[in-house]
Amino acid sequence: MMETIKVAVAGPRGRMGREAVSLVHHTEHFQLVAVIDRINDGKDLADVDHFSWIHAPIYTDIERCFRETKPDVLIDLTTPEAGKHHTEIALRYGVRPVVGTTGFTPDDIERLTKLAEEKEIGAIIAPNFAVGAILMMKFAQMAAKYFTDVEIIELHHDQKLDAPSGTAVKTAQLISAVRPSKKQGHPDEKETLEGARGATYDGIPIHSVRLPGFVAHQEVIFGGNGQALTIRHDSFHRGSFMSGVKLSVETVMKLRTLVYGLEHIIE
Ligand SMILES: NC(=O)c1ccc[n+]([C@@H]2O[C@H](COP(=O)([O-])OP(=O)(O)OC[C@H]3O[C@@H](n4cnc5c(N)ncnc54)[C@H](O)[C@@H]3O)[C@@H](O)[C@H]2O)c1
Ligand SMILES: O=C(O)C1=N[C@H](C(=O)O)CCC1
Repeated sequence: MMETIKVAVAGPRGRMGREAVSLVHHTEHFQLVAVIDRINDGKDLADVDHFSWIHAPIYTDIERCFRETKPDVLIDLTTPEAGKHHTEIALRYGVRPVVGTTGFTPDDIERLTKLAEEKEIGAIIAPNFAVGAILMMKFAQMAAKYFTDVEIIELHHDQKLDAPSGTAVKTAQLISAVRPSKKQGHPDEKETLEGARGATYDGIPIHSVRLPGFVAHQEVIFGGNGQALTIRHDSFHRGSFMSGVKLSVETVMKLRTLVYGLEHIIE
């Protein structure tokens, strides 16, 4: 029998948080010991809309939550500011963070990696939990060895706070690790409308689309001599992320360092 993993979820009323609460509740070897929210301190989750059948104490103070409920793992699905704060507190309290929240900078990742190392505790920061998105990123990295010119178009719902998406940044990082830095396009090109060529990461243009009706989508487009290769992934609903969240909670229990990106876990 698998040992029970005690889990706290931060951001339980959010689009992803609701799915994660349900996942933890329905997974036999997971136990939902608490949720961390901005409101409803001291209430039972079952008294909050959407959760009539799931019981867990609600805390607005993360440190009190950790002291009183002693979770093994924190799943964070909040905002960039809250996510960074929660991750740091979790590491300091010996609670393993599984972070889906995006908007972390390379400096944030470096600082948290050092803290995890210092505390000798596992942590996972995953810009995307969907297995198809991980494959898209891996395929893009493979393709970048053969096609050095590439642009990324990411498309998300219009309630998303951060741009570019964490997935787009991660994809650009994976590509830039295997191709020499270069400036793409014409050396003399000029934007007649600012932003027309998108943001750039190590010379790779990233374009962000925000529209109602979308969930999470990305195209990585490579151009070569007389040919193009497009690698596309679509998440049509947030259930697509949950097998990655489950795997991350199980895996983080065995880690002693911070892992940034599920591509290091899904071999
Ligand atoms: N890694 C992935 O696969 C993946 C997939 C989808 C979304 N995301 C990311 O997850 C995050 C959440 O996305 P969402 O669509 O669920 O957003 P959302 O706005 O629906 O939910 C965020 C929730 O966090 C809560 N929150 C904000 N500050 C808080 C705090 N200090 N303490 C506790 N709760 C707090 C908000 O009240 C809200 O309910 C975003 O950063 C998004 O980019 C990641
Ligand atoms: O809905 C979001 O917000 C998503 N954010 C992640 C990102 O920024 O890459 C992953 C997909 C959904």
